[in-house]
Amino acid sequence: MEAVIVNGHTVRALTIAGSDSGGGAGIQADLKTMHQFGVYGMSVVTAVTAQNTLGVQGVHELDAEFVQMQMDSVLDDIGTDAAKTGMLANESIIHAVVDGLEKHAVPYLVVDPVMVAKGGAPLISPEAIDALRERLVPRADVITPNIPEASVLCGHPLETWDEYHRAAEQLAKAGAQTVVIKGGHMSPFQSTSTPWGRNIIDPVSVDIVFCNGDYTYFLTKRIDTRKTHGTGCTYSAAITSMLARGYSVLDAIAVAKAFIFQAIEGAKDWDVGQGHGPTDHFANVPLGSSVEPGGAYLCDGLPWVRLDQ
Ligand SMILES: Nc1ncnc2c1ncn2[C@@H]1O[C@H](COP(=O)(O)OP(=O)(O)OP(=O)(O)O)[C@@H](O)[C@H]1O
Ligand SMILES: Cc1ncc(CO)c(N)n1
Repeated sequence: MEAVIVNGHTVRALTIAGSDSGGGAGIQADLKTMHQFGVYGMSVVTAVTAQNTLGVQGVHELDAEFVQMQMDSVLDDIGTDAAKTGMLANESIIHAVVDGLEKHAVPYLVVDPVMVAKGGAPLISPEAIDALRERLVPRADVITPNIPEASVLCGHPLETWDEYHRAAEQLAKAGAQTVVIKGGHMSPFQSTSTPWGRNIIDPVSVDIVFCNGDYTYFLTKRIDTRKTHGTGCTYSAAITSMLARGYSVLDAIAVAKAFIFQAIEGAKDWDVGQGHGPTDHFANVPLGSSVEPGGAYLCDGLPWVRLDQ
């Protein structure tokens, strides 16, 4: 992939996240994804984890002042067309990041409210959740919680389609422009009877997108694999890259959905590590056709197939 140039400028994207020594999630997944999308990737590291596909063996959080210094270094000089946040570790880092975002005008912000790693290790302190909700959610152009993260942010468990929809509306009311409730943790049972009026027999992975008062749905076949380490990081980095390239929010999410599907599919037979293996960041970037708000789209491959008509 060559560097994408838009209006004579090299497209840039910034990730503010934790380092995953195993290379499948965090900063490493984000930079690999941005590269694959032809976007010049930069990083502000919040924490360093000793991590592999089996779990998180250790976490070293950086000082909030040093996080702020990295943001100033990158944004005073290079600037960015879009940014994303991932693991933010603690309350003082969240405040430093939001202060930095307010100081430097960042055109788009994607917030992946990372809370726990696949193996269950916490990646944020419980005291930091309020700061996440009160300071970062209102600044998000796009927020991408999985089901457990959306439950924590909304303060109650989420199990039904109706509850997923109400949660998206609650986060939008809290100030997020677009809310993506990711389907990786939904049970296949809930995918059999759908809000767009068609039943699905095979298990699918559905992402619910609430944007400007409309619900749009993106889905793919659910892949039977435990190699899903860093799926959320990869997906939000793909959305960030597409926004940096100038695509609309819905088009960006559709392409990211197709990319993460191919990335999970592509690494199904990899032998990287003994636990939750990483996804294939070498996957194809399927630049798709335009998406209309309110539709339900199958993003397994090009062109997207509209399912609600
Ligand atoms: N088995 C699967 N098959 C197809 N798509 C999947 C599968 N698992 C997750 N996805 C998709 O991957 C994307 C990330 O969702 P997921 O809910 O797994 O994020 P996450 O829990 O935040 O990931 P992580 O914590 O590992 O970074 C979503 O688009 C989701 O629908
Ligand atoms: C550093 C880091 N960020 C995010 C995740 C979530 O996948 C992880 N496992 N590690």
